[in-house]
Amino acid sequence: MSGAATPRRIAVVASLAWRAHRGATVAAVVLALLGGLAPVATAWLTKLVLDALTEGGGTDRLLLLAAGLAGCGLGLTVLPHAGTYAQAQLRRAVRALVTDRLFRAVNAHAGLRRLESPAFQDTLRLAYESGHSAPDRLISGALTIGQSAVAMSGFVVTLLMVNPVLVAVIVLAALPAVWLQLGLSKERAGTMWRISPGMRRQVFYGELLTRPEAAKEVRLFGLGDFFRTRMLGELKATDDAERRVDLKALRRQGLLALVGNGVAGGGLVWAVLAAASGDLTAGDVTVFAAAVAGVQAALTSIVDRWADAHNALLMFGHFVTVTEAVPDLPVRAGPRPVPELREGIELRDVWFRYSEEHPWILRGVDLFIPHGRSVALVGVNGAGKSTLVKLLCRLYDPDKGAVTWDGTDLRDLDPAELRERIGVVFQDFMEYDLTAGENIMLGDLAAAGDAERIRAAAERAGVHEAVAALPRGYDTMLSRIFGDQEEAGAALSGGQWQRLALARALLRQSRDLLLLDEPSSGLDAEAEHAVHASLRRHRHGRTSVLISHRLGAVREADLIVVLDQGRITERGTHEELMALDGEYARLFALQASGYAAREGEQV
Ligand SMILES: Nc1ncnc2c1ncn2[C@@H]1O[C@H](COP(=O)(O)OP(=O)(O)OP(=O)(O)O)[C@@H](O)[C@H]1O
Repeated sequence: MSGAATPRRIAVVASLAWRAHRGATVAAVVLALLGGLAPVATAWLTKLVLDALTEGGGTDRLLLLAAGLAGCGLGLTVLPHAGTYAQAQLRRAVRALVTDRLFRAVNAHAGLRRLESPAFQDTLRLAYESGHSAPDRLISGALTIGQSAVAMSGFVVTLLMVNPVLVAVIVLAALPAVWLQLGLSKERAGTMWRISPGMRRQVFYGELLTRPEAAKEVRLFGLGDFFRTRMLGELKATDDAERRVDLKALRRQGLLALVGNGVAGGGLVWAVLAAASGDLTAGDVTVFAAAVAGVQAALTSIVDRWADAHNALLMFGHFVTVTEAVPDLPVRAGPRPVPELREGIELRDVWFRYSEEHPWILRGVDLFIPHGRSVALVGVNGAGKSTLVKLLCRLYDPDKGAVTWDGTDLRDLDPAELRERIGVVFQDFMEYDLTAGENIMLGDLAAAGDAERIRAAAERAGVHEAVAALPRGYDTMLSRIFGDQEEAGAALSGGQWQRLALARALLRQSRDLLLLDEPSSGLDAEAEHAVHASLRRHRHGRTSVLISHRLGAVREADLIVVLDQGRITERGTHEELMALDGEYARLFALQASGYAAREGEQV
């Protein structure tokens, strides 16, 4: 952590606490200070009582002192509870604010690159953890340090009056502790970063072992023990790394305790000898012993909390990194409004790869998708079809070339506005653990509560009957894990889920561009036929891009494009491509012969 980073991070944390809950912040500070003063006052009052008893002070004075002591006792009992409540209140408020800021920051990344980076995932995990814990650790650390400092000042004044040399010895003996503990806190932060991937993998294996979606394969292939062993292996690796730092801490703390006890023991011997020779009173020895213990306890607490706060600040750096990261898809200042599509969308010499370490996925693609026309993309697995669709949504920017919307580079448009104009079914569509109605409504949040619109979309996607037959119709929870506690959620078949995803896209009926990436791959023949008939009606006169391996479904497209290893190798209508007798004709003939062979078998 650079020198400049520390004060900045402290300022961020302080402002977080202040914004989250001013009342709780003030209460926590005041209660901590009072909590610091109470033991000092107790020690002083004890000395005064003992002195008054030995010197024979008046009863009134003794009563007053005793009442003061009782008050301090009450304070010592009540203040920690009140302080704990105020700090918990503050912690909750800060947690809400931190969660809000963190996920706002994550949502501000309009593309996918950041979320697909393992380093960003590690940063995010630590940001989430440290965002929740660091402000609390820092605030409670600062308060404890303040409290200990107040207590220590009182004891130091007492000690100075009895033995100034010993004050210097105690303070000097504490200095190496500061250095050692700060080193340790850096090591802890480094360890946390190194074990972060292992921690994420543990969560991953844990989910594999508990998510119903994974349970089928896990049970069938007998993978339970395999993943459990892997999880424990990861756990052991992270535990070993933590244990190494803990061991180092133990050794250092043992050494420091030895030095501290040596100093305290020496001081006590001196005080007893001084009392024996009449230089100190019995009260002096008591308060001296209490002061030595008090200063040492306060110093240890200050050093420990300082190191912990230092570590919290280091970890909090991850939160700052996430919340201050520049958006992964730069949106130009004052982006242009996205107008209704009039001419078409064009890819001009588009080159794209997922990162510099990855191979080129799209290699100089030139394609015009005319307004109001249907374009079909075909090609073997891995040809780059889904990637092209993701570029049309501007989930990534091309590395070279441009994608334009009526001639305007997508980079000049606001991604959120652009996506408002697009309806899409991704190949790996989402199955939300929400109700059936909500699963469709998510396609257009404005449709919330509009049962008619939701039903119409479901009908177009051919899933209305299946949803209506569920126990609570559109209000049925589609989840195995978030159902009502009395009544488990319902389950849909793979094809029904796919149609629900299609309904989500079709809810955006009036959008300019419809992207369908394998929208019927999981449907039975009849359903596929019905869905494509419905889609043909829906796509008629609209701009759409359809990806399908079932070439029968794409033959009516206005333009069919064959993608091969990131390049367009053929383009034309079905008839033109068949006449060309190239890859499309070969694949089409292959599929047709498959059907013919099956028909033959049946005969
Ligand atoms: N997020 C990603 N990060 C890295 N590589 C990726 C990513 N997504 C896809 N790829 C790679 O890009 C290549 C093209 O993938 P893409 O999904 O675009 O192919 P596709 O033509 O849609 O294939 P399919 O017919 O199997 O769906 C593949 O080699 C794949 O491994």
